[in-house]
Amino acid sequence: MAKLVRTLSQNPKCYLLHRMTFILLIALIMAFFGYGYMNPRKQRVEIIQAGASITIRKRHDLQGVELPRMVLAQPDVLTPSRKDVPVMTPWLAPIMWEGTFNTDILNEQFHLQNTTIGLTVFAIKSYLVFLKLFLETAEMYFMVGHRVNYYIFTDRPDYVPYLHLQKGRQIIILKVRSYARWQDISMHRMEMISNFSKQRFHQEVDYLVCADVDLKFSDHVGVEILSPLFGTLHLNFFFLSQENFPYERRPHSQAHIPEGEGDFYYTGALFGGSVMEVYRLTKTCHQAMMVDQANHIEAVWHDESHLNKYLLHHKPFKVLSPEYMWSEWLYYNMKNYMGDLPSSIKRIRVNVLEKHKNWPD
Ligand SMILES: CC(=O)N[C@H]1[C@@H](OP(=O)(O)OP(=O)(O)OC[C@H]2O[C@@H](n3ccc(=O)[nH]c3=O)[C@H](O)[C@@H]2O)O[C@H](CO)[C@H](O)[C@@H]1O
Ligand SMILES: [Mn+2]
Repeated sequence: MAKLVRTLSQNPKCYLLHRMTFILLIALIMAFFGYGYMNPRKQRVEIIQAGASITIRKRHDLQGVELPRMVLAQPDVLTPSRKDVPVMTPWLAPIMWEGTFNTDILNEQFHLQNTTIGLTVFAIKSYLVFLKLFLETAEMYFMVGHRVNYYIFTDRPDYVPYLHLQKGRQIIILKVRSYARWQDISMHRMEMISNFSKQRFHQEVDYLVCADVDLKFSDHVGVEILSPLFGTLHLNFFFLSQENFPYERRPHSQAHIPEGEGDFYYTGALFGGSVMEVYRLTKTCHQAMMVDQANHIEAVWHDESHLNKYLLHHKPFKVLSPEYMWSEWLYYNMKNYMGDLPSSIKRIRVNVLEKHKNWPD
């Protein structure tokens, strides 16, 4: 027998047969163990799952997702998560403060929905200088582990810095026109976001986060902020009462909020929601600004005044605390007037950068 095997292996033809059998055997083993990777049915399942999650996305709820087993600390029914700050608005929207949410649960829920987030930012004229730090820090802290499209609106696409992005994230540069006055640049963001929401954002992302560019991310900003519509408390006014808010008070402006009315003063530097809600918000604000322009009036804080009017009449589903738009330099410079960092601010997640410009009277 041994002799026969030796003879066969010495015979070139038999040797070839032997090799082929061996290769076939290896291929069979690979096919068996690699079944999960090669099986077309598995790929098909993934496609179906992606399709299903698109349907869930459109509904913007979490009922369609089933969480895996997670061992978590039990929520305490008798002790509030924060005793020093309200964590809920009167219309039952959560106010997002550190200590009020569990990132692991939220990440899991939004992963299961295959959520894609669009971050819109305008870098027009000299404001391009802010873009590199904005993007670099967003890569470190903004929606880490999730799919992100950065939509960069600029008049000078060639000056957009090149960045190596994490997996699942991309930069999309949108060339837009510039305006002579910074106020017009700021206000026309509403028009451009609404136009692009209708044209393409609704096909590409589930949520939009709209931010100023003159800021840096300095700590975790994740899916906890996402909801159909959200606004952010302005750091200068969150501790003040309504009569101190710089709302537009002139009745002939579309942004007008009468004395004695108002919930919060929201910053124009960070808001967002589902593409549909952001479309409604930006379109309404843009149209209101066009009416104001025709009536020769400009709201005191431009787009921010119109945003505040909109959010008064369309209550946000979540309100972000000033952790999400803080200014270390302002607090440093105003220390004598404002005292130390308020104890309610436990984490500074986004920091407004110092800049010099002529403020309106
Ligand atoms: C922190 C905060 O509350 N910011 C608001 C505030 O002042 P800000 O001083 O923060 O406004 P700003 O100068 O940052 O302008 C708003 C944004 O417009 C863009 N931009 C502006 C000018 C320019 O030449 N190029 C350019 O790209 C850029 O993305 C910038 O971040 O008031 C503005 C309107 O009055 C907006 O409501 C801002 O969101
Ligand atoms: Mn700004």
